[in-house]
Amino acid sequence: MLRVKEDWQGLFEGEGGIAELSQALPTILQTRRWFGGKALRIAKVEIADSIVILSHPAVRMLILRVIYESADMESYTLPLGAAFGEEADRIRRDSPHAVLAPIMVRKCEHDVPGILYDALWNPDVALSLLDAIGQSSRFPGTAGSIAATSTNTFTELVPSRMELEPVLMKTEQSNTSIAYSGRVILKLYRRIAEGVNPDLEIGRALTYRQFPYVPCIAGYLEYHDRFRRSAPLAVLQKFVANEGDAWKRGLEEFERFIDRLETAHLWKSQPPAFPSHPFDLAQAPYSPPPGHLIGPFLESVRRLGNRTAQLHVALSQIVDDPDFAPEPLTRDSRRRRYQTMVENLTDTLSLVKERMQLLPENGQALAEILIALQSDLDQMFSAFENIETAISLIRCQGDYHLGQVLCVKDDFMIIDFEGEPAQSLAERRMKQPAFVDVAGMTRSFQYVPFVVLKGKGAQWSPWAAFWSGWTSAAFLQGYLELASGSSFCPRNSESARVLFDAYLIKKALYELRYELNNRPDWVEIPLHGLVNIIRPADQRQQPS
Ligand SMILES: Nc1ncnc2c1ncn2[C@@H]1O[C@H](COP(=O)(O)OP(=O)(O)O)[C@@H](O)[C@H]1O
Ligand SMILES: O=P(O)(O)O[C@H]1O[C@H](CO)[C@@H](O[C@H]2O[C@H](CO)[C@@H](O)[C@H](O)[C@H]2O)[C@H](O)[C@H]1O
Repeated sequence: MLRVKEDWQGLFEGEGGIAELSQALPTILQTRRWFGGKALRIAKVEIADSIVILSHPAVRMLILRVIYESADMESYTLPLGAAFGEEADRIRRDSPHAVLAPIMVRKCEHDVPGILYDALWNPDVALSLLDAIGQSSRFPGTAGSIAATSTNTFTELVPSRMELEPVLMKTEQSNTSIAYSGRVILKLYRRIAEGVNPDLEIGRALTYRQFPYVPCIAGYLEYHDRFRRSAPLAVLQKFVANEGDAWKRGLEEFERFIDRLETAHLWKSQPPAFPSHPFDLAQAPYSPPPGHLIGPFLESVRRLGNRTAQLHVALSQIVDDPDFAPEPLTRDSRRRRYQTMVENLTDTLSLVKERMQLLPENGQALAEILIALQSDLDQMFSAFENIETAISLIRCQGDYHLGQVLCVKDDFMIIDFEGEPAQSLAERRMKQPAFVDVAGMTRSFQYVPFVVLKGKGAQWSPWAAFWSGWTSAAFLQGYLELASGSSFCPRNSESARVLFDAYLIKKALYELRYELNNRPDWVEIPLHGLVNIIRPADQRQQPS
């Protein structure tokens, strides 16, 4: 229980108050979905800045510096408010996730109990942040300040005096978003870092060029420290009315696929043979049976391939900005990338060995197979190092999967350009082979059937590989239809395949680390994926 005299604002005044709050912060952070350091030991949490973003009632944006015992320091944002009496009861009842900690304020010889809460749940705070962006306001803090900026599209999206109702999005993930009456959406970055955030950077570049398949940016908030170094805090975008993300759609589509197979009494039989590599499959017509069994989703996925190619074309055309202008994939950059790939492979296999006993039985069997395949994986990376192809590297989405795409009628909008959360800002802003996104999405088509079958407690089925194979092929077909001939797309089909395979393995290794650290029950998904990239024939058999 935090204790303070007279006013909860005493937590920010004098050493006593600040020490009291700092001590409570590690426990508070551990309970937050968005806190990325749960597996690490926190040495201490410092309040680097506290900025009043609303005066009545007082609400502060805290900039927290989390210092770990054996990992690099991280910074997080925490909008902090306090509530007492009925207001505290209402927050406890209606928004229990917002409650951070109990607090006791000693006033005129009486103890007044209350709560500290995440003030993003307070509609007044949400509206004041939106107003601040509209007015390009500045909030001074104890060490730095927050600067709000609007873009040309702000007035079009948020006409003045319009009554907007802020609603915190329930799908809280790495960040926290507030939707305003279906017009705009504000995403507050929880983990912040000094420098350029690719989400904002790419969003702004594509807004300026009016790219139609990415929501346009209406404004943003940045934190400036005392040395004028800045870190993006939030981005305001056009709210895209959607039917959910493509991940949800993929799960529903696979359920439908099972229903069709069961109705036709095919589920227990073997699927028709099909080429195992998506590049071979992408050459084949998907008329019956795949088109018939997977249904119109194949056409949708093909369109997603088109949109992905259009995104890459748009990004590759930003030649007047050195941070975007395409660069050749040289021998040196292939060598550097190869080295990183091999380091990732070694680190991932060490982590697998370390956690082996914690894996489910099936996961352990797959992990043993994978460990034995280390030199095959290395060979595929080495083939990438030696490819003879003149492609350019471009800025990419970077962490592309079905959850990063919103379904809009029968089309798609691409969101979230933050890149892989485990990478540094510099790594996430690097130019890459465009196939990094193609491989990322391909992996998502493997996740879908696994997750559905797992949810049903059902056995893995060769029909899962059939669905993943054909959806990946339709996506690739749509992609190549519009990307072939571009500077970022290999002309030679053998080079294309080598590049794709190397990035598919790289992504699956990243997923293996991600699942080991976040969802150990799901490790068999990337494990199975990796084993099958090397031994594709296994795709039609039950994983051992
Ligand atoms: N422009 C938008 N319009 C409508 N909903 C959006 C928009 N951007 C994000 N969302 C919703 O917010 C969710 C999380 O968005 P995302 O940018 O991926 O955040 P995070 O970085 O927290 O994963 C999306 O799955 C979607 O439901
Ligand atoms: O939080 P982000 O969207 O930035 O991405 C991280 O979390 C994703 C999971 O939510 C993770 O994606 C992996 O799981 C998905 C299914 O939940 C699957 O569709 C993706 O293909 C798979 O990579 C992503 O890797 C991670 O960076």
